[in-house]
Amino acid sequence: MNDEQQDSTAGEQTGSRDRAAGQHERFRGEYPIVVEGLVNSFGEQTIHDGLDLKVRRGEILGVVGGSGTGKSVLMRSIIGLQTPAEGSIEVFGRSITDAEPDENLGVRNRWGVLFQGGALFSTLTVGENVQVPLKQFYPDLDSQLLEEIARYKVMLSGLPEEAVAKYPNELSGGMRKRAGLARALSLDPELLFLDEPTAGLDPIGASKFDKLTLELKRTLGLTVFLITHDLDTLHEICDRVAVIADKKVIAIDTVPKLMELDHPWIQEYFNGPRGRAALTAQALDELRRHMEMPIAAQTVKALDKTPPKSS
Ligand SMILES: Nc1ncnc2c1ncn2[C@@H]1O[C@H](COP(=O)(O)OP(=O)(O)OP(=O)(O)O)[C@@H](O)[C@H]1O
Repeated sequence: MNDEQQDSTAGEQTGSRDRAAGQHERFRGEYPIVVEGLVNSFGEQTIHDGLDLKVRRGEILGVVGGSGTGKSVLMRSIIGLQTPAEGSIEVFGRSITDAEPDENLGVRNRWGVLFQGGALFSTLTVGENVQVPLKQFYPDLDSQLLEEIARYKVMLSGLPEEAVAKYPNELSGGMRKRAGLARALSLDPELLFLDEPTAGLDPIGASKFDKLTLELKRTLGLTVFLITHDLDTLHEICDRVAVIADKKVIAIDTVPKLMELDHPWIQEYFNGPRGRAALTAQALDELRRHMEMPIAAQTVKALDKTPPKSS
């Protein structure tokens, strides 16, 4: 079993303790994730030192930072797979950091996680992989219903129905990501964690995955915590982006606002050649969308944006 599968199993094992959580109301507060004063260290190495972060309900929050700045460690801390040295983390208003490891918090079945490599079990079919969390949280579901839910989640993730019976090694990299997404969606989560979902995909596959993420956010009302290095993803689908540097979240804002900041890493990242290329590509996309529209529709759209006159 590789590290990611261990992570996945650990999450599921921890999650199984929430089995009795049963029904719950959807979170109605403003911030489903609140991190305050987070400190994480490994031996002498301090990864986070007083990191604060609030994720808004219904947003896609991109999380960026140089390699090794602790993006994945932050995600692992939020989902309870990494115990911080200091600080507090609340998810859906429940403290993750104060909880005993085996405490039933009633929140662990309300998020889904797509780990970097997908973390699929290679000896299980895609459908069986999707059923793993379902069986752990809802052990009384009969097998026909389990199969039906799994098939639905697989198709929701943009895979053909036949993929249900396939093994991970029979799928392309892009399809494996979608299978991992299907499993992350298995419990109808309110919160979705995606760790570099487009890494290793070709630009077309990456763009399709981005569109799917956006569509899922809109149709299922998800909040998405998305770790990425992909500038196109940041420009195309993220409502806000949190930048990790110097062991903290140094800025959190929309991409255009971040680009105005004069922090050297932010400038190099967003205004370097790759950042500018991503921006140009996005502007062209937008232009193409307008070019395809009849002029009248364009005018209506422009007028729609005009703020109403106060009476
Ligand atoms: N279990 C662990 N034991 C020791 N060190 C660890 C452990 N997990 C992570 N680290 C270290 O913490 C640092 C941050 O790792 P993390 O994986 O969070 O980085 P990242 O920002 O996600 O990087 P990347 O963009 O390259 O994926 C790295 O130096 C890593 O080696």
